[in-house]
Amino acid sequence: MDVIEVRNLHKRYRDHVAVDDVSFAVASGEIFGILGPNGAGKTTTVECVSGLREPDGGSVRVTGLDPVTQRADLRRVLGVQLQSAALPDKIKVWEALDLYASFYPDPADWRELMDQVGLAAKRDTAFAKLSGGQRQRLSVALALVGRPRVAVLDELTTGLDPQARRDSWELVEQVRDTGVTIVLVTHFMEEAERLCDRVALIDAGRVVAVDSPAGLTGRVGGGQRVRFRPTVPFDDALLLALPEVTDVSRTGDRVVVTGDGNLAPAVTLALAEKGVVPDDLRIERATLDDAFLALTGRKLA
Ligand SMILES: Nc1ncnc2c1ncn2[C@@H]1O[C@H](COP(=O)(O)OP(=O)(O)OP(=O)(O)O)[C@@H](O)[C@H]1O
Repeated sequence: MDVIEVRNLHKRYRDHVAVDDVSFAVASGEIFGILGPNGAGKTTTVECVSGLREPDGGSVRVTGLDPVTQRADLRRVLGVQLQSAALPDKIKVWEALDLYASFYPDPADWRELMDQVGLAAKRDTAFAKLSGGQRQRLSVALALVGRPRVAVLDELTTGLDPQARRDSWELVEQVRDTGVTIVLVTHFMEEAERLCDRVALIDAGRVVAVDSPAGLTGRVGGGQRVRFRPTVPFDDALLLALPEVTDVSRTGDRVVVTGDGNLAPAVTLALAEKGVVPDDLRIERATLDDAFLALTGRKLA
């Protein structure tokens, strides 16, 4: 069942088109990523989904609700953590949670949420004294305090160090395991690869592709590369004859073989038959960045 349906969304700021034509559907229980470079229109898209901006064209439904005309109902099913959400400097962690809980008729137990996001020890700490990661975790807790069915998390891990980022990823997975559908806006391909069941690649206000991370990287021709140093010389034709291989190139004493399918086993077997040992063998797979480049001609970062 789809909990979010976005059809031909269009949004302008004066004469600047931020979202040109965006369509996607998010299924119940999935982590759905919206991935694209800066300025692609990701935030504007989720702001329209969250009822914070009114689309100029197209339609948005969240659990069947129109975010513009049914905003009050939407607040009961959708929680949102926005980029750089600011709280008053002096508000304590528990006070912020208690305040947000008071906005909802049937809020979650904020003490449990505070534990879940790992902020119990920071209960009495003022917002201004929290680290970047702690602020992000507080904002996730605030997005969840109304027991939403859908949580929108925008650039959750931007500005965090690698450890805090990994902790946030675990938190997102825990939230999904409680049955919440998650829309995750990001411009980090590792984050999308690691967390998302499906990803919409967005560029210049348009959806380039929607698929699983593996499905997206699988669209890149020659999606795998095998690099090695051969112990004895061999003829490229040996590998080019394999159905898995699309290209063989050499830089210095290294050979780079590009291809698909069971590339590495096919290459090593063919080499072994000729008595060639592939020293220092490395296998590289296409990333979402490669997929974005193949689909748009531009890099993500
Ligand atoms: N309030 C606004 N007024 C005018 N232009 C805006 C406004 N908000 C965003 N834009 C412009 O609309 C385009 C899309 O912005 P948006 O924030 O949706 O992109 P994004 O993909 O989320 O980028 P980022 O990752 O940098 O936030 C950008 O060109 C941006 O400069």
